[in-house]
Amino acid sequence: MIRGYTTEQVRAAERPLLDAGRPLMQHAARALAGRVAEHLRAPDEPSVVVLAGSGDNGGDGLHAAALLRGQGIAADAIAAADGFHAGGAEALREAGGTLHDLDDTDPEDLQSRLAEVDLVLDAIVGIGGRPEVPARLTTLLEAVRRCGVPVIAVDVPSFVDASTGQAAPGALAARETVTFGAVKAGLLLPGGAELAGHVHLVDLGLADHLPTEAAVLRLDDAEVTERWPRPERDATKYSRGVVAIAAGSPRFPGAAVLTSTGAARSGAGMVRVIAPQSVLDLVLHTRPEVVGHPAESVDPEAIGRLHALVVGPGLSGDDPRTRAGVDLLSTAGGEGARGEVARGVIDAGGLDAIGAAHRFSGDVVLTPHRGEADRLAERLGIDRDLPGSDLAVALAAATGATVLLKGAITLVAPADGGPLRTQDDATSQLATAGTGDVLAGMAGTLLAAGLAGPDAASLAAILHGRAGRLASRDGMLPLVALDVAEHVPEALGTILASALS
Ligand SMILES: NC(=O)C1=CN([C@@H]2O[C@H](COP(=O)(O)OP(=O)(O)OC[C@H]3O[C@@H](n4cnc5c(N)ncnc54)[C@H](O)[C@@H]3O)[C@@H](O)[C@H]2O)[C@@H](O)CC1
Ligand SMILES: Nc1ncnc2c1ncn2[C@@H]1O[C@H](COP(=O)(O)OP(=O)(O)O)[C@@H](O)[C@H]1O
Ligand SMILES: [K+]
Repeated sequence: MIRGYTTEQVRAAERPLLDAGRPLMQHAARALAGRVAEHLRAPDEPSVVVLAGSGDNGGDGLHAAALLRGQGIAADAIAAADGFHAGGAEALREAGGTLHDLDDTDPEDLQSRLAEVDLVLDAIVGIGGRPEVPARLTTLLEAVRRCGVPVIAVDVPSFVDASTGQAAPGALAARETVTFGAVKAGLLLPGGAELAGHVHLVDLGLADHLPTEAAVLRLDDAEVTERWPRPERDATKYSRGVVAIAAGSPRFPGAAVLTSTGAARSGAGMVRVIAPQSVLDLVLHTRPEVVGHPAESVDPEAIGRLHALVVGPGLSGDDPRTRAGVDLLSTAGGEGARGEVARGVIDAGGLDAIGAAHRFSGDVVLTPHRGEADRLAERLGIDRDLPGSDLAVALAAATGATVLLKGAITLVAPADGGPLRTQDDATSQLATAGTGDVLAGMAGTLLAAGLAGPDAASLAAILHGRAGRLASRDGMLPLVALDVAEHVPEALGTILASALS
């Protein structure tokens, strides 16, 4: 599990250490220099340029540059602010380095200097930074981008809000972010996460001073290994969990195949599909293990035992199955709301059937992409222009459900106000029709097995992303939605095997 903390939480945790006179900056700079030296192992005469701001982030960069010079690495700096960190600048000068003034540097000289260096250290602003690039720095940042030199971000990529991830247009993308004391929440959230590259955490001894509850969480292999359901020795298909799927229509029959395959491949004890006979014929042709229930004559008794219901893929918002399914999952509101099935997934057309009167439990997972989330927000009177992380949290609070907001980074907002989860396991090859249906089926199986809403949503997102990566050879090759479902067992096997070795 990776825990992400806000700027406020990090500053509060640093305070007692600073008050006790702990030299945190020296410690940070030493670790940073060490990490930079590792990146520079190959070149003969390595050289580094530090873009140094006026605050402590600049101080970290300048001190690291001084230490690098001590190791025979040509490190110099450009003052990317009106002032500079006095202690850092002095250390660099004493080590024989130069702090260039940006205003005195000819743009062409700058470009040719940057073209010669092996690495740029982005130490303009850290956790004190606002997400806007000052006009006088745009040429500098553009020049760095143009010459393609790798960037290491110091603490956070400059001009990214370390708490929210909000990033200024024009902020530099890093190959790696060397972050101090604690992972900043903004490095795990959309915006910051795309710019941070690999996040390398430097331990500054803050652990005892950080709050017990982080702002955001990222679950990883350890949580998958611990929480992914495995059948007991005396398991039956019923004890593993029966997932019922109301999906697929004459217009979108394939959605039922994709959802049921996602569910079956994730280890459901039984998958039931409720759909028109023509859709069932297609499903049973590809997935003979599915138990079909014709929607034309659906009899609740005949459906028998079910532990979770997935409603919506390939359905319109006003399909009778959609309305009945959403009402069944709702504990309040909706016509005939019975709340008999307290767990399940509402996806696609199902989301369009949710109104202000509906209320769900946290074991109901809503799985909107951004467009669906915006429409739902509008109906519930929530500002649709909120950043994704705030929107997911607001939707969870308004509906009582767990909200899984799909995208390049998938966010999972628990309804109880617990930390937002942010999963970054996917590949953009997943941006293809039908992959969301597979995800809905996967989450349905995990709910049917008894996982709580937030865990079912997070684990489904992780495995969906990993299966997509396997199916596309780490994003190199195109995939189709069914490939994702078919690769779930192998993706899970890889995670479990590495945990056991
Ligand atoms: N506080 C601590 O204990 C430690 C802090 N460290 C470093 O200190 C950093 C925080 O330092 P500071 O608090 O001095 O803040 P920063 O160095 O992040 O930024 C400070 C300055 O940048 C200016 N600024 C902010 N946004 C700007 C923008 N968009 N355009 C132009 N100027 C902008 C601010 O007005 C301020 O003067 C951390 O990120 C980390 O790198 C480390 O040395 C480790 C220990
Ligand atoms: N650029 C991207 N990078 C990583 N994953 C993505 C990207 N775009 C989409 N995805 C993932 O692909 C899936 C798409 O789901 P969705 O939009 O519901 O598609 P559909 O409705 O066609 O099934 C989601 O799991 C989403 O997180
Ligand atoms: K920085």
